[in-house]
Amino acid sequence: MIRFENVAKRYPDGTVAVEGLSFEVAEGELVTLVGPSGCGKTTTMKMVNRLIEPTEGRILVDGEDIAEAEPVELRRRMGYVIQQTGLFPHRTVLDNTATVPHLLGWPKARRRERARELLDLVGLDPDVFGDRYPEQLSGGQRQRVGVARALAADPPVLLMDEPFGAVDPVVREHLQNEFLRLQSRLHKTVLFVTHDIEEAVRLGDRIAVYGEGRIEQFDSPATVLGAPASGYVADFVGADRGLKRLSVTPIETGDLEQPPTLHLTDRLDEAAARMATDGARWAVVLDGADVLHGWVSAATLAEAAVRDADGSGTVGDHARRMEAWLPLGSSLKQAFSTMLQHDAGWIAVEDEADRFVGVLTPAKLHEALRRSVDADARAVARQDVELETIESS
Ligand SMILES: Nc1ncnc2c1ncn2[C@@H]1O[C@H](COP(=O)(O)OP(=O)(O)OP(=O)(O)O)[C@@H](O)[C@H]1O
Repeated sequence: MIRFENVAKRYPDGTVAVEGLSFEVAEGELVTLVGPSGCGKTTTMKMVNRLIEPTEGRILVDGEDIAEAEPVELRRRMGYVIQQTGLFPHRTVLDNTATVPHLLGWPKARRRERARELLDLVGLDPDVFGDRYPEQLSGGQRQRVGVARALAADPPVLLMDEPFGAVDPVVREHLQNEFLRLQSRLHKTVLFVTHDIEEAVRLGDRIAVYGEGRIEQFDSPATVLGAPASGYVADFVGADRGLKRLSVTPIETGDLEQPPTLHLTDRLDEAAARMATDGARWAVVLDGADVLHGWVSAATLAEAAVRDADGSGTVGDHARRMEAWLPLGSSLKQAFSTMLQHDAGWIAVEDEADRFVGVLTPAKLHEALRRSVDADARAVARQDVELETIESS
């Protein structure tokens, strides 16, 4: 969708902001550009909407060389969100949101309707915020309006330059989560500039790690963290990259343990007998549709079975509700943090249909982390072998 071919930018004073840039952002992909101040991230982004012209190479958007495109028309195909939001101070939130539809000449009723819809989408009630002015909003709310405005004409491409840079860390995390939810619905092609590696890793399908004026590594967050391409990248992602990696490694079915499962309607005596045979200390309790209900300990079942003289008791009478669970595909970091938050020794995992698929234990969590680190180690080793083969032939 966006393709850089050997692009360089040399400013008139001789500063080479970037050079040798070649990469591609696929349709619907979110690529974060991350690196220290002055490494050329903003220059890269501004070349895509022709606020800056490259001095070498070319950039294609949807197969078209943008040097041939009319800049104003090009920019209307691209939402642009910046740190200072660039909202018009004397226009209401609704009017700010409707800026591009206004430029495109949409009738008033339609653009107001679109602006209301967009404000709603970014979590701002149009009835509450629509008629306010930007200065009557918090920093986080202003950023949301910035995102709503960029999306107003439904452009396929979004360019975001440190859009959440000016808000405090808590609001920032909130905005990131909202944006991820939005992106999972909208599937825009996004180029996102940040100097914050945590943000880059959280949001990016892939990350471009910039050194001075060039990309040092362009890869998935897990690979950048697990197998940094150079000492520079390793330093930049930080010594705690193992921890950061938790947040980009998903829970997979193979990571889960399978404890005994019981159903709410199972008879107490039969359930207690099964637990005794299995030697298990607890079981997961499911309802009739195999949806997670809770858990029950073997000791509780054994005691209750003894008291249940007429045999009418069921597992459901003694099951405790589950307090925390996670969908399959959640990150290991989420799993770890949920375990800590609930002081739990294990955490249940469900599929998209809410069916129970297994439990994650601290031991399995550790194995899962090892698995992803080892996968990278193997990939690196394979490359080494290839190089040796080439040299000896
Ligand atoms: N108009 C200009 N004339 C000369 N040099 C420029 C100009 N604009 C940017 N530069 C230089 O180009 C380099 C890259 O700048 P750029 O703004 O792309 O970096 P950045 O990675 O976005 O930095 P930051 O995170 O601080 O915004 C820097 O050395 C900067 O000083």
